[in-house]
Amino acid sequence: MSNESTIAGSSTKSTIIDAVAVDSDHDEQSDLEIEGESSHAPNAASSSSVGKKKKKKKSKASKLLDKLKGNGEDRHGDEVPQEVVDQVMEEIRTQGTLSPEELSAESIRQALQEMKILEVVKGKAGIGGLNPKDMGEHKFWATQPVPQMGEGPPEEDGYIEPSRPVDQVRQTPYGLPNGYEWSTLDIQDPDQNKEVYDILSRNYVEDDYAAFRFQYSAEFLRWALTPPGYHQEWHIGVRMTSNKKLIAFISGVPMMLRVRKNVIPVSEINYLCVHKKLRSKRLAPVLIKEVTRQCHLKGIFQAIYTAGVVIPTPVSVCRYFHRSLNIPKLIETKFSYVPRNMTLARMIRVNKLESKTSLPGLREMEEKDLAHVADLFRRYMQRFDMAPIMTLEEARHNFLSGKGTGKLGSAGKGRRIGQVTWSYVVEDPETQKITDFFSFYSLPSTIINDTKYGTLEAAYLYYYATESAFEPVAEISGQLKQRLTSLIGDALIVGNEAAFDVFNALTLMDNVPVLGDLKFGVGDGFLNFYLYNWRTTQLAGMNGVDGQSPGKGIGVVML
Ligand SMILES: CCCCCCCCCCCCCC(=O)SCCNC(=O)CCNC(=O)[C@H](O)C(C)(C)COP(=O)(O)OP(=O)(O)OC[C@H]1O[C@@H](n2cnc3c(N)ncnc32)[C@H](O)[C@@H]1OP(=O)(O)O
Repeated sequence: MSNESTIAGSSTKSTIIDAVAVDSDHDEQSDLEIEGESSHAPNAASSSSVGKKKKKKKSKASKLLDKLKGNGEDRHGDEVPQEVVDQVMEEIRTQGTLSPEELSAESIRQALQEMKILEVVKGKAGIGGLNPKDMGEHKFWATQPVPQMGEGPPEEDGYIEPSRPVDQVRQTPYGLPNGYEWSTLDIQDPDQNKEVYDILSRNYVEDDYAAFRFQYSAEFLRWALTPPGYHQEWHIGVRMTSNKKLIAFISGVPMMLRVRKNVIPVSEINYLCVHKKLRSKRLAPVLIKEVTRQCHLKGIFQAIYTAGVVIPTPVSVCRYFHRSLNIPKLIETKFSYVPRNMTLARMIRVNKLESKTSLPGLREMEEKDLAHVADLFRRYMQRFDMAPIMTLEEARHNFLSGKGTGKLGSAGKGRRIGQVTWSYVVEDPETQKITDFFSFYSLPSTIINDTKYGTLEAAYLYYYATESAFEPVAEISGQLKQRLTSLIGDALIVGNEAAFDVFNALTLMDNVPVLGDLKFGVGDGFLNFYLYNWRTTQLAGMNGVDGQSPGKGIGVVML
């Protein structure tokens, strides 16, 4: 990772680094080479001077291209930045490989953008030699019960390896290198919660340009990791034995998932994180194996997870879209750019939202709405090939428990103290029936190296549903799209009133048809969806599959 300097910035941060450094300086390589393979394999191409020269050029170009690869839940920018285009042009000009007509900024920009998309769509299958990591090189994932790349669609859906009785599951934890130990985290305990918050806020997912890093709040982590029936054993940390510093984490929570016709109990795996100073030492596979073992011990043999990286093998890929709310801040922090044919003033005008919501009867969801919302949600989610099945308790947890405390506004405009989720219903003013609901959650990002603003306040569209979907010909008549545009449009207004800077959504559920009308812009981040130990054919995400509309396959929103 490129911004170690950021970590070293504050004194609390450097405490951790020093601790890691002290231990790892001693014999970092042998201590942490867990799968017995070297992460510093000698490069045969560097043996001749010609080779060296070529390699230098190639690595500079590929460094630039690396910047463009879908390697994270990056959330900014509609297009390839000018600076990257300029550098690539300069590189190509030096090499003299393109004619002057081919060497226009626009054609390069387009090519780079397409390459990036293609890479994700084709699963890093190796386009133009840019993506050399093929299946043979996935040393860990090649050993796991996941569909391997290049495998055709399965004849029928089902597990890859059968479940085992608990007494046949390995009973002892996987081995860690000397100096490190396993630790089960109690996320309800404020001190341990803070430890998880600290490691993630300093080391978790960053965008491709190391400009933004997810900053899940302590309240968010407590909410996300404690759904009904959660297992503390699935909240797994690795500590340094010497000073007990938490240096890695992975978590799972139980959920019931429908994949096409099958309903399977799965674990939802998230927040895999290894301290920046301990990367590329094969610690991640050990964490994954240990959480798998813990899931097996509870009789769970399937899992769902998402990642920005492409590994064997995505069941779908979605793309991020962003609706700008606080334009001046988004421009100043370089989250967005003023397009060439725009001015800042015009951009602000074009994106201005009403201050009042549009749907009559829209109000915050309350406990009394729970049964109606859960029922509407259950029926609505049948529209998608893969969706969660929620009990009433789970719906209560997901839609009501993240409301925060105090009055609305007690933590600033439109927010309560510790508020993580916003859930709204539409109560028909005549029939008093709940006809629609929407929810979104707060997930800020640290703006790395920013002195003025600490965080970018982002809202993410969560679950929603509308009775309009059940009207005859709702979809063909455009009635559903119209209703969803009003509903999600109102979510934007609520989000804007709660002082979010940007509202994000993925190309899943019924989002795709409404994103354009609501002025969401395409982002440069992709999210790959994965199933562990389950085969099914591709699900429609960013693209349609088998004549299905984009989005329709995925009805799961991962936190
Ligand atoms: C039945 C129950 C089953 C439960 C388990 C289901 C599976 C759950 C799977 C986990 C779902 C997580 C969902 C999320 O949380 S996605 C978010 C992941 N976190 C981050 O991106 C935060 C910043 N990055 C880091 O902390 C590290 O780079 C991580 C920890 C990601 C890798 O650490 P490091 O960089 O030091 O690498 P290594 O040397 O230890 O290990 C290299 C191996 O790890 C494979 N790798 C790298 N990144 C990921 C990734 N995001 N998912 C799966 N595998 C990943 C990689 O392909 C290689 O294997 P192979 O290519 O050689 O084969």
